[in-house]
Amino acid sequence: MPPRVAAAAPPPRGAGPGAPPAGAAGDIVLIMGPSGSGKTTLLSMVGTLMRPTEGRILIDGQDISALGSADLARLRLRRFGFVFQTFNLLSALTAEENVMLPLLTAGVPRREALERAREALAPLSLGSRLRSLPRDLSGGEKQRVAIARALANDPGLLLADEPTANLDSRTGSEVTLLMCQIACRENRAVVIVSHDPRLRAAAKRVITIEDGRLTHEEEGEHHLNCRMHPPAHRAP
Ligand SMILES: Nc1ncnc2c1ncn2[C@@H]1O[C@H](COP(=O)(O)OP(=O)(O)OP(=O)(O)O)[C@@H](O)[C@H]1O
Repeated sequence: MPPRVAAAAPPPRGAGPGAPPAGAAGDIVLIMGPSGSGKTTLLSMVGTLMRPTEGRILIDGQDISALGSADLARLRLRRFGFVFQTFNLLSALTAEENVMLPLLTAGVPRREALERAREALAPLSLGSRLRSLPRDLSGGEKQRVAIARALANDPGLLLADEPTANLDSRTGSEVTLLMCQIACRENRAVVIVSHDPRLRAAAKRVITIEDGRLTHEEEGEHHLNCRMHPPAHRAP
């Protein structure tokens, strides 16, 4: 059985009991809402970067609010991948070194980390850009390096904050398809915060929040053609 990683967001103020799960393996949940509505805050709480003042975050049914900082850091490193609007690559490091970083932090030996970084970059069409610095990469290439870095530790849950916001429309569509493949083919849970309506095509569910409250929930369009390939069985 592939691992099921499900995160239940704390009910934003006023959302009522039993807030919906934020994501399950193989699905994309899209969180939309106007600027300042609390999307990034919610994503940061699901990713354990912030602690909720009320409500709970459940990962595989476990309430993580009781965990200490060291356990949360381990959880983040082993189970979560993060993708940001501004890519957040280290400018002095090459593409492969950026991807190696979380592996080295997790204690993977350098040689193996390099091998795994290259394996993560190759399928994202970055095999020829391994030694490039971020300044020599296009926006789409930078975002793909950031996605490879987020996936390097084989996380069950990918959290992405406006992953298409700094990209032109063609590159944004490529990243949308990539997100879809990461969920469907690699069987990961993906939670995306975005203003970008194109991401609806990849989402299983769309949650709208306003002023820190969940105001609407609907099925996503979920019609991108990423189910053509059978999902990979990831190691638990
Ligand atoms: N549930 C909440 N209750 C009270 N305040 C909140 C809540 N959620 C977020 N906030 C506050 O609202 C402000 C804006 O939140 P946030 O940056 O998460 O919004 P956003 O929707 O991601 O905005 P943008 O689209 O502009 O990035 C922050 O100061 C945050 O602390």
